Amino acid sequence: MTTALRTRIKFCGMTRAEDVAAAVALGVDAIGLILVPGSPRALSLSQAVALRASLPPFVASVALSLDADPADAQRSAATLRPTFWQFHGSEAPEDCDRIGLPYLKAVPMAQPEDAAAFAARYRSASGFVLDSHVAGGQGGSGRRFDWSRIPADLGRPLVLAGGLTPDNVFDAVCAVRPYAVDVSSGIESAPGVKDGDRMRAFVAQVQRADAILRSA
Ligand SMILES: O=C(O)c1ccccc1N[C@@H]1O[C@H](COP(=O)(O)O)[C@@H](O)[C@H]1O
Repeated sequence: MTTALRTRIKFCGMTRAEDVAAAVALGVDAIGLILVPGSPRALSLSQAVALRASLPPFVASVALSLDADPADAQRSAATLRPTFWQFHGSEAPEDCDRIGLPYLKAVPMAQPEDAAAFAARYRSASGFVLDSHVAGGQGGSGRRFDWSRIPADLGRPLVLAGGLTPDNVFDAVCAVRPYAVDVSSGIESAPGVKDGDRMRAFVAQVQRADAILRSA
């Protein structure tokens, strides 16, 4: 796979219009909208629609569900029309296909599963979000996993998630060289409330890593 000249950035778990505007101003590539009941970052469908509608062109929206009823997820997708759907649970590949949108599949890295075999099951996924959760467990935990367990090439874009912060994302990008990084709790001042300084610092650290990798 070709090495990208810059690492894409997704800010997940957006709940407030002002945080979305700040993320857009910082140049992030995507925002995540969580449709998982019980998450401190959960949105109603109408709240998600409003945040998605506030995005300018060329900033992607990613709606996230976890073991939702497939028919419910399809209805939500038809209303929300995000750029991507992210399946964060134990959804079967056939149910992911039924969403009718390009999708990302989260890979639970908390357990010793062969991530490459997992990737082979989800042949139509646009990319894989490697997170620190157990299968069927929630993300947004702020926990890291052992990056040395990441396979060399999953054959599709790798999105690194799980416990990323402004303090460790430089090392993460240099060590893993992911296609994208995905962060939720690491840029918050409280669950669901993004922090402007932490968002800015996170982007700056990714850009610093990219500049070093480009010059190497
Ligand atoms: O953020 C959540 O509340 C959440 C709930 C249910 C499933 C996934 C969730 N978030 C995803 O988990 C990763 C990692 O989060 P963190 O950076 O460790 O806090 C995040 O990028 C979301 O994609």
